[in-house]
Amino acid sequence: METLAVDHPLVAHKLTVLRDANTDSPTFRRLADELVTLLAYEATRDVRVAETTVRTPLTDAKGVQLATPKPLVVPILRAGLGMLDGMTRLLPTAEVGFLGMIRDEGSLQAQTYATRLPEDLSGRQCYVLDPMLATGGTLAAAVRLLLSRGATDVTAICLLAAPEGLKYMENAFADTDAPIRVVTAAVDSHLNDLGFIVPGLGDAGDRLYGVV
Ligand SMILES: O=P(O)(O)OC[C@H]1O[C@H](OP(=O)(O)OP(=O)(O)O)[C@H](O)[C@@H]1O
Ligand SMILES: O=c1cc[nH]c(=O)[nH]1
Ligand SMILES: [Mg+2]
Repeated sequence: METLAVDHPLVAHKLTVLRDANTDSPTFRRLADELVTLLAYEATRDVRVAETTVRTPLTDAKGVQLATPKPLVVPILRAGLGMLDGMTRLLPTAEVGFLGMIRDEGSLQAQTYATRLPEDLSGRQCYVLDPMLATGGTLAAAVRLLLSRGATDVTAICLLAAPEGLKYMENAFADTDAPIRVVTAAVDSHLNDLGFIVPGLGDAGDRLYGVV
């Protein structure tokens, strides 16, 4: 598994405001959206394209277009939904599948409560959206499901990752041939006793949508 922590002053600036406990939900949503677009630029570096030719006002010009089958973007509900618009702004022709997952705050085990994905992902590149990679249980379960349906490679875009979660992902997919990548705005210090990322930004879902 490969991890890329995107080193860019605009990414760092937006992340700093997201971390601030005084940032309200509307601002948090807007910044998360902007941040995803910046991360998506790096995350899609290996997106498959096919050669094409277009006619300019002067002559023919060689270029590329997204190859088929189209990439699949998969936000993990609820918090990952806050990243969808920022991603599809960059990849407007991608298809979108949905995974609803919730981590039990006691056991820290992830449970899947909704799955709306193509049955057959053969040949598909998948982009998973989830702001927080904490223990890694949620993302590992999501990646396993996509690979089991035939995805050729999976790139996760996370706003923040914990070292513990990255290690968990590395171990979980050590024997997997398919490329797995995590692209994040930062790798934080550690997880606290409740499984929250430190310094982190708190509960991403609650900060986006309120406490439920
Ligand atoms: O790496 P893990 O330890 O598995 O934790 C990370 C998960 O926790 C959060 O979701 P949460 O369960 O809070 O659901 P929500 O999006 O509905 O708030 C987050 O968005 C990830 O999906
Ligand atoms: O820090 C964390 C860990 C899991 N989920 C969150 O939303 N935040
Ligand atoms: Mg949550």
